[in-house]
This record gives sequence, C-alpha cells and structure tokens, in this order.
Amino acid sequence: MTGRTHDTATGTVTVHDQGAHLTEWRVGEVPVIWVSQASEYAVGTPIRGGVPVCWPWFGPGRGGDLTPAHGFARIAPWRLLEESTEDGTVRLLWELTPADVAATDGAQHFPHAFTARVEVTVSESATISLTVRNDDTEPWDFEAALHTYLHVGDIRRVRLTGLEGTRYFDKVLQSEGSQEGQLSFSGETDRVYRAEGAVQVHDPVFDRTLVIEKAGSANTVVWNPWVDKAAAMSDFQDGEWPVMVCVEAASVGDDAVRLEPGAEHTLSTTVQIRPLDQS
Ligand SMILES: O=P(O)(O)OC[C@H]1O[C@H](O)[C@H](O)[C@@H](O)[C@@H]1O
Repeated sequence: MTGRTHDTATGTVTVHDQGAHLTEWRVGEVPVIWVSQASEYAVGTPIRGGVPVCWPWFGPGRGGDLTPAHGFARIAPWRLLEESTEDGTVRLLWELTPADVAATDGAQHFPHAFTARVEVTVSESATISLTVRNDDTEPWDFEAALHTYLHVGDIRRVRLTGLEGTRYFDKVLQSEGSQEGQLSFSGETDRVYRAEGAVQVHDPVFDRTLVIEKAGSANTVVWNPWVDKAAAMSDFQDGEWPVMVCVEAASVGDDAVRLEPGAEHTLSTTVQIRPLDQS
C-alpha cells in the first residue's frame, strides 16, 4: 500500500486511504506525528503510527470480545472525496458507508446504517475530525478514538500537563485512579482519563511543547507500551518505544456516544507546536 505525500507551508504530510489515515506529519525534517519504521502498510492490517481512526469500538469493545481491535474503520477502504493544497494548507476528506465495508472484517458486528467522514487539515497545526451520522430508524451507540501517535525526543523526559485532578482507569493495573500533578513516564502506561480539556506534551529534547486540543470527546487516552510490550509487537522496531506517546481524543466505555436517527456527532483533535513551556 502506498501513501501520498503533500507539502504544507512548513513540512510534509503523508496519508493513506485505508483507515482515512494521516500517517505522518513532519515540520522540516522532524516528525510531529510519528509512524513506525516497521509498519507494514499491508491491506487489512493496521498501520502502526499516524492517527488511526478507531470506530465503532475501541480495543475489543465494551463487551471485550470484538475483532479487529479498535473497530473496522481503521482497516477499511475509505472513499476519498477531496484532496487539496491551498496556501500551504493540505486538506483531505474521506467517507465511509456500509457499502464500503461489505468486505471488511468486523463490519458484521455493526449492522447499522451510517455515514462516517474523516477530515484532515494540516497547515502549521493539524486537525483531524471524525463525523458520524445515524442513517437508521433506530438509535445506536459507538465508541471512537483519534489515536494520535506523537513523536517525542525521549518518553522518559516528557511531561504531560492538563490532566491534573482528573479520574482515570489504568488498563495496566486494572484499577481506577486520580491524576496527581503532572504525568511523567517510568513504565508501560495505558490510561483512559475522564478529561475533555487540552493536554500539553512538554518535550525538552525537541525543545517544544505539543498542545493537543479536542472536542466532542469525553476521554483522553494516554499510551506508551515501554520495553517489553513494544518488543512483543512485530510492527515496533527496537528502540522506537521511547520516541512516541499516544494522546488520544476518545469517547469509550461508559462515555460511548449515543446517536438518535438522523443525528450526527463530531470528535476532533488539533495538534499545535509551541516553544517549550518549562513551567
Ligand atoms: O495494538 P493496537 O491495537 O494498535 O493498540 C494499541 C493501544 O491502543 C490504545 O492506546 C489502547 O488503550 C491500548 O490498550 C492499546 O495497546
């Protein structure tokens, strides 16, 4: 599977139609959105990095038994509706309906009429949005996440702010907690925060702060697999786990989105690059 690369005012973006996937975003030569060198880019296989669109379930779903992980949208053949570059701004729009996923593994678990659209806009910042409409006569619900892989200099030196005081479920420890102070990393981290506000990723190695804003998303998922889990994944290269962290705009579990017939919901996230905030 090949992607397409476009120039922005300050760098490049690469996209793949499978999964409506922003696979990489660089400013100059430095990635902001990270993708693994070991990613396979095979039809029907998730790409390891970029901004996977997880829908209509997250992980194995609320019942814990659905495949593929993170829903069929991540591996589906989205239809490209628009692709343009104007004044250094790259814009893409994809659509997905039941007809598009007739042959996609997992679609049988979601027998509902829907129209989903993903819009990606990249200039000096990047915005990704997922809009889902219920085209059925009955209400239904879904989980979703924009699973953003951020490139960082060294996870062991990164600090996250914006989550202080929020509740989370720790998927590694299988327990609930409350975030005390800033979040720093010293081992496998996989948490679903009940947090709607912006998160700042302070990176002293790249001397920058990435600001992640979001809308229509009740949860923020933070993930780094650390040494052992990364080693067990064929699409992570040795030495890659320290240079990424996922900060995901999500609505999952008890915060799944319920849509009435004809209603739509948009989940979106924006990544901005700022000088390092040392506070
Ligand atoms: O390996 P994947 O299916 O891409 O999932 C990668 C990760 O995604 C999310 O961050 C989940 O919270 C993690 O539990 C999961 O390990």
